[in-house]
Amino acid sequence: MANQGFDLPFYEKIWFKRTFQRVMDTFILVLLLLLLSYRIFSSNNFTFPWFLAFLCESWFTFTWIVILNAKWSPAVTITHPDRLLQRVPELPRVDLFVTTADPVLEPPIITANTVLSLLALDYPANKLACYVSDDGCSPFTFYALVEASKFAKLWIPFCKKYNVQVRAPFRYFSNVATTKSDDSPDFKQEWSQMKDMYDNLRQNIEDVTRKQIPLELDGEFAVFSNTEQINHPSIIKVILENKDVLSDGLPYLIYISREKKPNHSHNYKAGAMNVLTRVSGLMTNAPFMLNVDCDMVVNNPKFVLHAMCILMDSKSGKEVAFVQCFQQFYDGIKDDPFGNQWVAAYEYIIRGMAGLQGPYYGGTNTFHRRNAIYGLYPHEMENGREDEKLGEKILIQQFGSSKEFVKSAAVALDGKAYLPKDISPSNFIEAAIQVARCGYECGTFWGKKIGWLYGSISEDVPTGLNIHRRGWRSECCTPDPIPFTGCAPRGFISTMVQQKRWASGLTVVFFGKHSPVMGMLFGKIQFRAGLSYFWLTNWGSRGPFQVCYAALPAYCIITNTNIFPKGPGLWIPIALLVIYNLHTLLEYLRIGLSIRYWWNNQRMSLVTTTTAWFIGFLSAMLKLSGISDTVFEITEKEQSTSGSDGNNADAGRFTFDESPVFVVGTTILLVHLTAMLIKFWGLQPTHSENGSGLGEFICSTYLVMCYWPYFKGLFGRGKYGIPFSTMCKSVVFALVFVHFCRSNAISG
Ligand SMILES: O=c1ccn([C@@H]2O[C@H](COP(=O)(O)OP(=O)(O)O[C@H]3O[C@H](CO)[C@@H](O)[C@H](O)[C@H]3O)[C@@H](O)[C@H]2O)c(=O)[nH]1
Ligand SMILES: [Mn+2]
Repeated sequence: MANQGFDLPFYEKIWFKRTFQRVMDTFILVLLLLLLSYRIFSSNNFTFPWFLAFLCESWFTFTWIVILNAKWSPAVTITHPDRLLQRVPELPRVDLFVTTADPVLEPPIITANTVLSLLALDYPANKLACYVSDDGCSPFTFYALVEASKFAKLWIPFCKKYNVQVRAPFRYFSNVATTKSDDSPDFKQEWSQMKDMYDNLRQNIEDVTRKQIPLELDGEFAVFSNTEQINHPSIIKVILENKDVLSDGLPYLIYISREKKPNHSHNYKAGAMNVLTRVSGLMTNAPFMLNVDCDMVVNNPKFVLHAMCILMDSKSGKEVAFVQCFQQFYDGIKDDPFGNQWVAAYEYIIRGMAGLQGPYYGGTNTFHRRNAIYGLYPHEMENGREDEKLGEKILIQQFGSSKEFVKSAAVALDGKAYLPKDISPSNFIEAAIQVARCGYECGTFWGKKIGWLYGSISEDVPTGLNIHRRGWRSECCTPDPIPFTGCAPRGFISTMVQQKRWASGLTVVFFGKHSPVMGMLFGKIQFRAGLSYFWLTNWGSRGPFQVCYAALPAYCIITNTNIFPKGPGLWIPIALLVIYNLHTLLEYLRIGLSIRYWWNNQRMSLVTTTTAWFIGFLSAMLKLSGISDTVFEITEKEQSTSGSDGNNADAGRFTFDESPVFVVGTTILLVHLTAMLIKFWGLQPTHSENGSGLGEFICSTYLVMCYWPYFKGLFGRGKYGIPFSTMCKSVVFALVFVHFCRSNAISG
């Protein structure tokens, strides 16, 4: 018996079939192809709008093939930490990375909570080191971390003693707001002590952050005087040290603010990740690195063991470069009004990718193999590095001029590990300051071939694709309870900012050398996997097609022409609309989401594509043509005060500002409203045949329904209303469009 267990794998991957879904997906594809062939064969209708519709529908069909392929063969991974613990005598080290960039948009108390939840992981503490990168160079963030580290000394023992599941105090105390009568007196007492201490900590951090208590910049804080966010030397501070190498002590905690100079491009998060990689390489050089955004708190303190099951598995684990945990959110607004909780996408698309070469890298909640990030190929894991003989000189060329770092990189590339006694972060501060300089990467491979890649503001996607391109796989890790929960944007504006950034970054990837096509043609991305990654990289390019397709029915109504067939042919698009909606509705209901949830997501997917993704696409075009650069606009993170309070009356209401995103949306709405009015007042030009019909009318109505929040925005007040300047711009655009239609109608 004992022997039997010996060769059982640490994890299994199980593929499953969703037959009904496959049938429906295929049926929709058939309808799309029917529509396309109808367009080709009804040549009497060859007009420009007809052709444009054909073009858009071809694109939608391609997108549908991408989706169908991605969903076709989903898989789940099942991990067995018990087997791992039985057979691995020495668990590997893990370096934990947290990035934060702005003390206003990302309140230090949130970062402190994330860090506390990481420090309290159920994993030997002497194997963990937590590195926080602060691109805001904020003494407040540093203060919050120092205070949190004091609190950690009591909080972590408390969590471990009572086996607390959620170890971010603000989540814990909002879930467990009071003790129960059957709790032990010891627990009750310690619980209230902890609560008081946490309330104190929060109050302190908030007072300092809001400048109600001035923060003296002396002592430890002196380095922050005379610094500006974009102009300061590297600051590296070891906040917690585990000098006695105790497995039940505290992990290392290290604060890093990399050097910034005004004229030096710092490459946003990707740049921060590379500094974290180098500094941690010097100090602890763990073979695995976990990266999280500052608002992702641990929800399952045992998840490191689960992820290690995959990465340490002696067979299939060796080809896995990274393990991705799903992003799920706490205190999500009911029924996902802004479509930013991604529940259905994870369930269907990402699980589907997991059945192929693996999920894409989502930027957060990910375990990386350090040597894969350093550019190793999977076959080199067994056979050793190919350029090993070339030695130090080559490494310096690739990794930069720090001798210490190059040494550590060689250790990592050869799959060796530092011995615990060799670890003493404080001895490496000087070397760390050097590798955190902004000139350090000049002429090296950082950001180009190794580390996090530069050039796109969705740095995660090219970085992941570059790893897949070298033949690595990736896996999802979904133990129960899920490893992390994060904070989804709580407003419409911040959702649009995020979507715009993604679309623009993804479009840059799509047209660049890290696109899935290039990986398929010149690298080792498998065909179906590559096709599935289009689902993501094409987000931006869906924008212009959708906008075009949204403009067409309005054009047709205004000019009294048509793009949809009449008579029996009309049944094809109608069947498509009905079946597509029913099918997606069933998909939502099956995973326990409501009808309202489905409709909100459906509506937002149309609104987002035609506005945020469209603008993101345009900004990517400007960047690609060298006219202007794109910037990483940080998503605002709010700490909803307590559990259900987050769902107050205002949560989920649409707000607007002067962003061009809302100009596009308002214009589309105004154009359709005008078209409808023209139809009702009988102002359409009269033709004997081929006028606009039911198809165009349904389309227009559907669009207005999707844009209903905008319609309310036309009459809303304050932030709930569309700003006057946006309204003016939209009216001008709409008038130009209508004028264009009318003049076309007359000349035609
Ligand atoms: O110059 C910068 C800008 C951002 N960040 C950090 O990057 C993370 C992500 O930024 P956020 O504004 O939260 O973006 P989201 O849209 O919420 O993030 C998603 O999308 C990003 C790519 O667009 C990925 O990097 C993230 O991991 C992914 O969660 C945060 O921790 C920031 O502090 C930096 O460290 N430096
Ligand atoms: Mn975020």
